[in-house]
Order: sequence, then structure tokens, then C-alpha cells
Amino acid sequence: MPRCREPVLSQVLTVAQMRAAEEDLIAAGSTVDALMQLAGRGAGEWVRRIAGGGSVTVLCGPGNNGGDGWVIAEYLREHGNAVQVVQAREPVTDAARNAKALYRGAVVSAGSVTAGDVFVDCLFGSGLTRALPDDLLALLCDLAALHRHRIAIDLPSGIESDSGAALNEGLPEWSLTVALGAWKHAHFAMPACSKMGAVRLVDIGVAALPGAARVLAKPKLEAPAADAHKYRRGMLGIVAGEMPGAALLAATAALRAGAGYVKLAAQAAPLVVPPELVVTGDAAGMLADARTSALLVGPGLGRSDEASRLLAAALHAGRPTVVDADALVLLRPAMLSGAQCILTPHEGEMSALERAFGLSGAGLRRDRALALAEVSGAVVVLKGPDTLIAAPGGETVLAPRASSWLSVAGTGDVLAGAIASRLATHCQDLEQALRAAEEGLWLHGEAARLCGPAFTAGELAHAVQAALKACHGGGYEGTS
Ligand SMILES: NC(=O)C1=CN([C@@H]2O[C@H](COP(=O)(O)OP(=O)(O)OC[C@H]3O[C@@H](n4cnc5c(N)ncnc54)[C@H](O)[C@@H]3O)[C@@H](O)[C@H]2O)[C@@H](O)CC1
Ligand SMILES: [K+]
Repeated sequence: MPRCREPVLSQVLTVAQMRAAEEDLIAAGSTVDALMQLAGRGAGEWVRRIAGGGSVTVLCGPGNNGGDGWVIAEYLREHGNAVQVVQAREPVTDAARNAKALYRGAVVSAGSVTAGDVFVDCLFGSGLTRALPDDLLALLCDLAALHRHRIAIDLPSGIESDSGAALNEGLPEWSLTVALGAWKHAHFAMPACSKMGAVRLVDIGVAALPGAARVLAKPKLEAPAADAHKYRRGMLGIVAGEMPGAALLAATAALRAGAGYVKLAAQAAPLVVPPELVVTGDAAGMLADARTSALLVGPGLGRSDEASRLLAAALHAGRPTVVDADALVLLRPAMLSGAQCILTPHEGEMSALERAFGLSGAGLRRDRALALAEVSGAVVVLKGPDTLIAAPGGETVLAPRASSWLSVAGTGDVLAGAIASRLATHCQDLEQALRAAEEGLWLHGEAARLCGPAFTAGELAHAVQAALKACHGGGYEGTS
């Protein structure tokens, strides 16, 4: 019985899930050949846009990625581009053989290719299971070097789809990678994603697959209710420690990410405190205040016994809590009181947490983050150039590549502040904690984009407000 379901473009699939999606489409009445035409012509259109009227060389491998290459080549030939195909291997699938039979242009030997405008890599896609043999690696690199623009179809050859690992050294870099049917994990995982150039997706009608990861999306935020007041909008309590500057950065971002009230509990107040930030020396009072809707602990906390005591007290308060920085190193399973937490480790802090929670630390980043989420009951934001979010129950959200200018001191504090502010705004259950983590992460990435090059963490924290504005469409005044 044909099934007809809405295509979903935000999901990120494993190779096994992509095969299941293909089977679903075939069960709904499509064929492998029809899907290859759809994918190849869609990708061909991206190639055509880059090439303009220029010349195009397509390298075709043995599998269905090679089949896409034959479709792309024919599409470009039909549109008047000068096209040549280099066949690295004979097609081994029926669909690839059929696609080749439909191509009416030139097939040339690798040695006869001269410099050209666009090179299209259809050597291997998601079916790659081992490193490229030397002859194919050399062919790929030589052809890539001869062309001004390089476009990888579905995945750059030499990349493992599920992990993003490079199976060979010395692989070329790409100006554009065109994913087919659905995003694959490699499109969001290091090192692969850093070599792909811009990434685009061709829709072939793939519907939602249960358990699929999804791409971090721009949040849709609402203005405060007409009768809102500062407490109802959410009061965030930040527990500062030895270095109040880091907590101040978090507070600066939090003030701009939606919370109605941000309070900083610090033994020693930061040297410069903005007037809108309330600083108290009474951490216990802040933790006991029923109006405190969420907490942030960790930025600048230090790792002393006193810091550990503050962390335990914050977690004991039973409020939804963002646990960041030093607090992640001090965290022990027994400290988690059942309140909803968001943990925001970078790689080093992740290793410390894995030791504390008795996890092996082996495997892919998303599996490690999911394992920590499962054992801790917390939402985990695993930071890095390929940041991802994992929630207990298995939901995974992958962030698109963000500005590499974020690699400066203090940006983690800004992220923690933005997430905590969103958590204070709506924080009652796991689903909302996941939502807060997504919103904060998106605001952080967008703020970085708006800042451009060489920003400071303080400038990033201020730019969170402009990022937030972008999430409100035309209605951010709360009057529409
Ligand atoms: N699944 C789908 O729904 C669709 C898939 N399409 C294309 O199909 C591709 C996947 O096709 P395939 O599964 O045929 O995979 P590939 O085209 O990536 O190639 C797999 C073939 O290469 C061989 N191989 C793997 N690693 C090798 C190595 N290191 N050296 C030499 N040979 C190696 C395998 O034994 C197999 O014969 C996708 O990337 C995409 O381009 C598209 O046509 C659109 C639809
Ligand atoms: K490819």
C-alpha cells in the first residue's frame, strides 16, 4: 500500500536510516532509478548555478553515487555546458548502469583532462566502507587540483558518512557539498564538515524517520505576555565563584536572551557591574528564593572545596540548572537532586564527566553525549567545532558549523548564560530544557555570525540581543 508522508528536510540520517528511507519511498511507489534522477537533477541544478556557462568534469565511481554523476553530467549537457565524464570504475549497480546509458556526452580518460571550471566528485557517497585505494585517491586529488570550483555530491569521497571521519590523508577541500535526500551525520561532524565548503540539500521526498537526529533550527520566540512582569518572565540566579568576570559575561548574555531578572550571587563583586544586574552576597538567600526559576553554576566557579559546596547547594535547591565549566569537573552523580539540569561540557569537561559517571568515553561524540544524558537524566550540550545536544530518551540535535571566531576566551560563559536565560524563561520539564538548550545554542551561533571577525566575548554577549530579535519576526514588541 503506497504511503504518502510529508518530506522532512531537517533530519540527519545514518546510512542505515537512509536505506530505510529509500525503501519507504520505493514502497510508496518510487524506484531507485526515479530517485537517482530526482537527486541527480537536483544536484545538477546546483552545479549549473556554480558553473554558469563554464566547463564541468564529473568523476563517476562504481556505486549509486557514480550513478548520480551520470545523471548530473547529462543534466548539464542538456543545459548547454561543456561536460566530460571520467569513469573511475565501471558501474556495478543497475541504477548506475541505467543512468550511464542515458548519458549522451563525452567520456574521457583522466590523463586528457585539462584545467576547467568545475569538478564534480561522484566517486563515492554514503556507501564508502574503507579508505580509497591509492590510484583513486590520486585521481581524485589530481582532478580536484585542475578545477577552480570543486563540488562533492552527497559526501566528499573518502569521508565516512556516519562518523565524519576522513578515511584517507590528503583529501581535497570542497567549495560546495550537495547532500542528497537527507543530511548525513558527516555533514555536521568534524573533521568532515570543515572541508565541505557550503552545504546544500536536495529534496527527494524523504519522510520523517523515527529516531533520526535533527538540525538545530532558528527558534520561534514569543514576546512576553501583555501582563508579564520581571518574575513571570523568569528570574535567573547565577552562582559566581572565585573569578566573577566569567559569571558576569554569562549574566551579560542572560540579560539579553529573554529572562526578566538576572541575579548574580558573588562573594566578591566584579569590578564593573552593569546597573541592570543585581549582585548579592547572599547565595543561600538567592537559592532559597521561590521566585528563582532557574540557576546557572560554573563559569568562574573555581575547583576548591568551597566551589564544590556551592555547586552542591545550587543543585540541592531543586531548580532547573545549567551546569557549566568548573562545575562540570566537580559534579558527582550524587549531587543531582532530580531537578532538570543542562550540562554544557567541552571535550575536556566531557571526559571528566564520563569518569565521574562511570562511562567508557568510547565511540562517536553523539553516542557519548547520549550515554551521558541517559545516565545523568540531564540534557547534554557537547561543545566544540561540531556542537551537538543530546537528551535523555535519545533526541539528538546537531548544530550547523558556527563561526570559527568563537574560539576565544569567554564564549562558553556567554553560551551558558544564553541557555540559562532561556531555561529561566520556560523551564518546567525535560522537553523545555531541551528547547532552552536549542534556543541558547542558536542565539550564540547567530550572535557570533552578527559579530563578524575578531570579537570579544563581551561583544558576543551583547550581540545576543540582536540574535534574539531575529527570532521574533515582526512581533517582538508584544503588540501584534
Ligand atoms: N539511498 C538513496 O535513497 C539514494 C542514494 N543515492 C546515492 O547513492 C549513494 C550511495 O550509493 P551506494 O550505496 O551504491 O554507495 P557508493 O556509490 O558510495 O559506492 C559503493 C560501492 O563502492 C564500493 N566501495 C566502497 N568503498 C570502497 C573503496 N574504498 N574502494 C573501492 N570501492 C569501494 C562498494 O563495495 C560499493 O560497490 C549515495 O551517496 C547517493 O549519492 C541517490 O541516488 C539518491 C537516492
Ligand atoms: K561524492
